[in-house]
Amino acid sequence: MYLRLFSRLFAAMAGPRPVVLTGPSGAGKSTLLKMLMKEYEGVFGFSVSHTTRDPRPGEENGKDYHYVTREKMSEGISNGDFIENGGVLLGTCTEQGAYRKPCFKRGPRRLVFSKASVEDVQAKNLICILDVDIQGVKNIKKTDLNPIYVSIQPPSMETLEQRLRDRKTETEDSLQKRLETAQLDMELSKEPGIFDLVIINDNLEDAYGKLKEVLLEEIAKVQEANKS
Ligand SMILES: Nc1ncnc2c1ncn2[C@@H]1O[C@H](COP(=O)(O)OP(=O)(O)OP(=O)(O)O)[C@@H](O)[C@H]1O
Repeated sequence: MYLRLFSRLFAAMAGPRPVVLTGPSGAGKSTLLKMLMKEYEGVFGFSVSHTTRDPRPGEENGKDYHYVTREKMSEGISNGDFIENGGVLLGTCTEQGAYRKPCFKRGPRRLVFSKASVEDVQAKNLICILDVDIQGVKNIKKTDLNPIYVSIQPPSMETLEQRLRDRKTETEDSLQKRLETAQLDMELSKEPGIFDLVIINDNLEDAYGKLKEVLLEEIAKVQEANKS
């Protein structure tokens, strides 16, 4: 009993639970996130990812990314300090309050974030959003971060294709790749026990309502802590 009490107390001290958001490209993750961040300003944050590429002009170490060598990254991964996000569908990580879309055009590359960078966001009393692919979800499951797992799914492959076409961000080739990955993602999302919530994003307002509902307890915690 004491153990449970202590672990609850510890969880409360660690800050709000992070949120893992996943789903096929074009399912509506960014759209829903933007709605959340607009309604709840100063409640959500993003961890800063690690990358092995060099900083681009204007980028800042520790703000845009943590720039590390390949050796350091491999070492961090084997030590279990870093959590790898999987394939092409890279997550987004940028400074608190901002939301930058994943950059698919740069192609597949290794992107990791550290447990510590998620805990930094929690320590600021912000709900850390982890926008990751299904491999990222599996890797996070191996940690003790205890996030809320949400999968955003399109109503059908046809709708997904139409939305991606309408978004006008894809070449025919990249569109086909996204659709292939989406098929797999949609199958995996049906596996029981992976997600706390699977949202079928048909009607946007309904989908947003469901997302808000699952996060309300954490949002309330952040708002409460901000008052005191
Ligand atoms: N419920 C909805 N009804 C109609 N259109 C939608 C809905 N949700 C999102 N969209 C549109 O679908 C397109 C894809 O959405 P969005 O960019 O949010 O997807 P995403 O999951 O973030 O994709 P990616 O992982 O590639 O960034 C956007 O043009 C968005 O406006």
